Amino acid sequence: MDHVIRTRNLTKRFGQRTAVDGLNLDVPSGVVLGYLGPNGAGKTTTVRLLAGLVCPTAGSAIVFGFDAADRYDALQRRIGYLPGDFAAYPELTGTQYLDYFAHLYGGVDRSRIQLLAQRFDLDLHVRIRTLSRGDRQKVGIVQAFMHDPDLLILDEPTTGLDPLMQREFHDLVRETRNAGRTVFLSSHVLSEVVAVADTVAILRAGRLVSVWPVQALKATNLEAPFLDHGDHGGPHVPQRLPEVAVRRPPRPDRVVDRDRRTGPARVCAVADRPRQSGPG
Ligand SMILES: Nc1ncnc2c1ncn2[C@@H]1O[C@H](COP(=O)(O)OP(=O)(O)OP(=O)(O)O)[C@@H](O)[C@H]1O
Repeated sequence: MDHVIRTRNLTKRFGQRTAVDGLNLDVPSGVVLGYLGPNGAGKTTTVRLLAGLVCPTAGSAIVFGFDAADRYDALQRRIGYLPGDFAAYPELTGTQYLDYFAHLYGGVDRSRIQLLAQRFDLDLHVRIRTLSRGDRQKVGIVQAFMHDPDLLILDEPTTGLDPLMQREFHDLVRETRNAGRTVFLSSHVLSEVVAVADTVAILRAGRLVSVWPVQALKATNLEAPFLDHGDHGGPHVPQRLPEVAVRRPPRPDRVVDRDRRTGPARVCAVADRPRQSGPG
């Protein structure tokens, strides 16, 4: 099967804290993968590893056959990335900001930008600092989708959007998938993931708990939130459901352990990039 994303033993530590712990995950092309987990589970860190914005401590994230940490430049045009804390340049208008990124992408069809803006009822002629939080998020959404990338990596994409705009966004994700693109969407909201995803990967404390076809989740008729907000935190996995596609740890001979190869002080092509690059 053609996999857009392959992670092997993907691990990111910040000092003593392990944010992502030995992640083995394959995402085939043309699917929406919902990446579900409670606060602090490691979703944003995974997203940033996949986008090539941080360097793994161990293991690898392979995207379109390239190591995401080493080949950021090769992947940039093919990926649409929406960070969880999208912060655009406040003194620029939406048009100026998007033009800058269009230039980085090697050119973008302006009519597509206009269509996306209209769709989300977004005025691109005003300075970003004057926009509401939700409207700023829409600028981020347009930026992620405007170059029609093969892979969308979206971190909590509906943050700040009202219900109408959330629905519009979900429609856009479905259309994107139907056009053969792949979407990696992180969320802590079960209903959102169920609404748009084909497959749900559940993360807890940096570890992949399980991977489910969304139909299996729907079939359980789980009305209550899937995420358990109890003392032990983290998503509760209903054991009676069949677990699918959980990868076994890869065979040692098939994994390049970068830390073993280059030592703990591995230098990758990106020295943990800033959260948002842009003009200035
Ligand atoms: N730059 C950093 N330095 C130190 N610790 C970090 C850093 N980034 C993340 N962490 C830690 O890694 C863990 C995972 O954080 P991460 O932001 O990936 O989780 P998350 O699932 O996206 O959470 P949320 O839903 O709250 O955004 C947390 O314990 C967090 O404190």
